[in-house]
Amino acid sequence: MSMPWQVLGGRVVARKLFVRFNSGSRSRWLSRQQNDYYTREAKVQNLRSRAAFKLMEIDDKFKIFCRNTPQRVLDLGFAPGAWSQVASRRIGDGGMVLGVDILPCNPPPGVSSIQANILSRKTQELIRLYLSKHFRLNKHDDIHEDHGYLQHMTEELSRESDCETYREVFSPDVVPDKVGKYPIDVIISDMYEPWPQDSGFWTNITNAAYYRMANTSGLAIRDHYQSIDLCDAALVTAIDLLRPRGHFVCKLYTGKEDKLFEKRLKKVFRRVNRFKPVACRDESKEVYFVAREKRDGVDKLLVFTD
Ligand SMILES: C[S@@+](CC[C@H](N)C(=O)[O-])C[C@H]1O[C@@H](n2cnc3c(N)ncnc32)[C@H](O)[C@@H]1O
Repeated sequence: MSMPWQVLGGRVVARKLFVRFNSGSRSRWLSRQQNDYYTREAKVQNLRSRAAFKLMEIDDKFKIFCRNTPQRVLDLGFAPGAWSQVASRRIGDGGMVLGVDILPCNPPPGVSSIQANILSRKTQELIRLYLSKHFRLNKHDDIHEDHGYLQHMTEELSRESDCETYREVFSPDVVPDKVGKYPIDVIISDMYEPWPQDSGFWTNITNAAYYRMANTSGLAIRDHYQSIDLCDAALVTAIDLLRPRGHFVCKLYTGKEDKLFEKRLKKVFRRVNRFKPVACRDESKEVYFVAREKRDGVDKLLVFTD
């Protein structure tokens, strides 16, 4: 018998709050995808999803990426990988793209990835560790061997009780400071909570990030607050890892707290714009914040104090 509640992200939530991604909504979604201009164009251009066109529009307008200077780009919530593809095509040859996603997903060629939860404080350290190991590498180098090592470490670190491993992996000797305090030039975040998996385990759908990536609950208020949490986590990552004068792009499902989030962004960046790319669906509540030129000496505590 179906229970009137379910556990999601450690919280018990009333089941009736969910519009489940059942076969009806899935077939509507599939038919909409098949008739969509950007979806077809994504296939033609060998891009992993139509989301690629949103980032292209953002970059065409705000010039986030730079071909002349090698950039390090961090793509938060990269799966299935269309934004990473765009970033990888638009940065200089010496640059690199590192994707982070909570779901398992093979990154596109030339992109590196970490499977981790951005809401965990360990993820930032994992990113630093990755960068320190690949300090001299660029996107054309072979990184598969180390990628396996990193996956292994992710598993190790996800065991909260394993403090010894944590200390050992992140002791200062292991993570030399050669990458500098602020190793990233651009952070892009298109994160939204993946659909909770409660069926389809036999179809290997756990790896099908494409099906689980962008299915909002249909409840604007719930989508908004989930989205604000992820945007704040992305902003904290930007405060900690993005270099001064670096750029930040972040998707938000709009709602009551938009203005507060924008205010926080303005404390961290000199120029902040709100932008809805043409490639967004009309009915979608999503909007993109494009924040440029990170300020020097940002104090995290002040940013999050109203
Ligand atoms: C809309 S999809 C991103 C699409 C991607 N930009 C592209 O172009 O292919 C949102 C992604 O955010 C990821 N995500 C959501 N919450 C996350 C978290 N806490 N940590 C890391 N990734 C997360 C999801 O797993 C999902 O793959």
